[in-house]
Amino acid sequence: MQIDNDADARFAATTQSFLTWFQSLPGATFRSDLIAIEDLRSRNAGRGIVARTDIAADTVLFTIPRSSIICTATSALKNEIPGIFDLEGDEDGNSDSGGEDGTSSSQDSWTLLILILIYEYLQGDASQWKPYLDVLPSAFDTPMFWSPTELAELQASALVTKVGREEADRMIRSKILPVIRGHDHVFFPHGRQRLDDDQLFELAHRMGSAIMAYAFDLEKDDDANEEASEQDEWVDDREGRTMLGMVPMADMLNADAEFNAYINHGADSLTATALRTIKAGEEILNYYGPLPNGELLRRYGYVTPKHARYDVVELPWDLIEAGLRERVGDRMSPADWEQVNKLTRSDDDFEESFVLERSSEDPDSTGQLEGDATFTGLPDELSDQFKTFLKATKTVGHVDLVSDKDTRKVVFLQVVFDALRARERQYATSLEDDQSLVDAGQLTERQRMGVWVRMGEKQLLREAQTWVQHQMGGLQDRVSDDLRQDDGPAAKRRRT
Ligand SMILES: C[S@@+](CC[C@H](N)C(=O)[O-])C[C@H]1O[C@@H](n2cnc3c(N)ncnc32)[C@H](O)[C@@H]1O
Repeated sequence: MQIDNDADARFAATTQSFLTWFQSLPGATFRSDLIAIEDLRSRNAGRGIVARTDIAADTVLFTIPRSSIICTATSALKNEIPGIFDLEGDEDGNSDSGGEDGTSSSQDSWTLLILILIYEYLQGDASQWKPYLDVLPSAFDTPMFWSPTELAELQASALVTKVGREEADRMIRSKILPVIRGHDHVFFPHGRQRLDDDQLFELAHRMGSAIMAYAFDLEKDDDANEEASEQDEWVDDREGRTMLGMVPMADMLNADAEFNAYINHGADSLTATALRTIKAGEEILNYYGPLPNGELLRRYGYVTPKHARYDVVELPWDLIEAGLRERVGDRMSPADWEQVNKLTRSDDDFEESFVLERSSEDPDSTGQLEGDATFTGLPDELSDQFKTFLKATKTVGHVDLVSDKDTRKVVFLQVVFDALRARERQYATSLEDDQSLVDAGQLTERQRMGVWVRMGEKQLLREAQTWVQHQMGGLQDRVSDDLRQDDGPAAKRRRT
C-alpha cells in the first residue's frame, strides 16, 4: 500500500510539473478554471483532461504555441546532425532510396522523429521538453508488445498479420541504431552513460510507439489545411502524414468515436476548443477517426464500445472460391478449376480478400453520432470478382456454371453465406463462448481487448450472414430448381 501511495504521489507530481512547465511556455494557455488533468488509470486510460465545471460550446480550453512542438523544426538535433535532415524523398517526407547506413536519404519523417525523441530523452534535464517527456508512457499495450499467448487471443483476426514487430525491428536496426552509433557524442552528452544496443533498441521501440499513439500531423500550410478539411474534417490521415510532431497537452486528450473537442491547427499555435456544451465531470475527448477496434488497438493500445460500429472483418477470396467449388465443383475438371484459379489471380485487379464493414454516418459537427451502424451490403468488388471468376470458367472450362442473372445472384449469396460461416469457424471460440468469458470478468486487460476485437469481427460476420439470408429470402428453392435444370446442359458442355 505504501508503495502504491508513493507511486501515486510520483504520478501526481509528474503531472503537476508538466502542467507548470506547460503554463510557463510563452504563448501557452490552459483554462485551469475549467479543466484539469486527471489520473484515469483506474479505467486504464492513463492521464486525461476532465471538465471541472460546465463549459460552453466554442470555449478555447488550451493553446499550444507551435514553438513548443517537438519536430524537425524545433529540435536541436537538426543543428547537431544536419545531414540526416536532408530529405531526398518526395514531398511527403517519404524516401525510398533505402540506404541501410542510416544516412540522410534513408530517413523519413517517422524515423527522424524517433531520432529526435531519443536525442531529447537522452539530454535529460538539458532538454527543454524534459517535463513533457516525463509524462509520456514508458510501456504500451499495443499488440507490438504482446506475448505470443496474448496475441493468440486475437485468433483469426487479420490484425495478427498487421502487428508489424519484424518491420519495426528492421527499421530500428537499419535506420536508427546506425545514426546513434555514428554520432555517440551527440546522443550521449558528457556524463551520460552509454546505452548498449539492446537498451537503445528498446528505447527506439518506445519512442516509435509514442509517436504512433501521440504524434500529430502538422499541416504545412493553409492549402493543406483546406484540402484536409474538404476531404474529411475529422480524419487524421496517419499514413500519409507529412510533418510529424509531438504536441504537448494536445496529446493529453483521450479520444473516442463520440467526442466533444477538437484541435485547431493555427499558424502560430494549436488550440483545443469545446465542440458543444460539456458538463462538469465529463472527460474532454478528441477524435482519432472512424477506426475499427482492431486498428485502435494496433495504433493506440485500447478499444472502446463506441468504436465497435466501425469494426471490419476480412473475407478471403479463397473461401468464396471453395464455397463455389463445393456447390458446383463437379461441373468442371480439377485441372480446369486450377486453371481458372490461376487466370483469376493473374488479373491486376484481383483481390485476395474483401473488407466487410457496416454503413455508418459520420459524427456530426458537435462530435456526436446518430443512429446505429448497420450492415447494408457486400463490397461491389466482391461481386465483380465473382463475375470475373464465372467468366473464366466459361473461357477455360466451357461451362456456364450459372446460366441466368437471377440465379447467379442467388448462387453468389449462397456461396458468400457459406464463406461467412467458414470464416466464423476460423476463430477458435464462438461468439457465445467469448461473451461468457467477458461476463466471467477474469480476463487481464490485454486478454479483454483481444477478446473484444475478435468478438467485434464475429458479430459483424453474424450480421453479414443475416443480411445475406434476408437477401436470399424465399429464393432458395428457385435456385435449387435452376441448378437442377442447369445440370443437364452444363454437364454436357463439360470438357473431360
Ligand atoms: C494521445 S494519448 C492520450 C493521453 C494518455 N491517456 C496519457 O496518459 O498520456 C493516447 C493514449 O491514451 C490512451 N487513450 C486514449 N483514449 C482512450 C480511451 N478512450 N480509453 C482508454 N485509453 C485511451 C491510449 O493509451 C492511447 O494510446
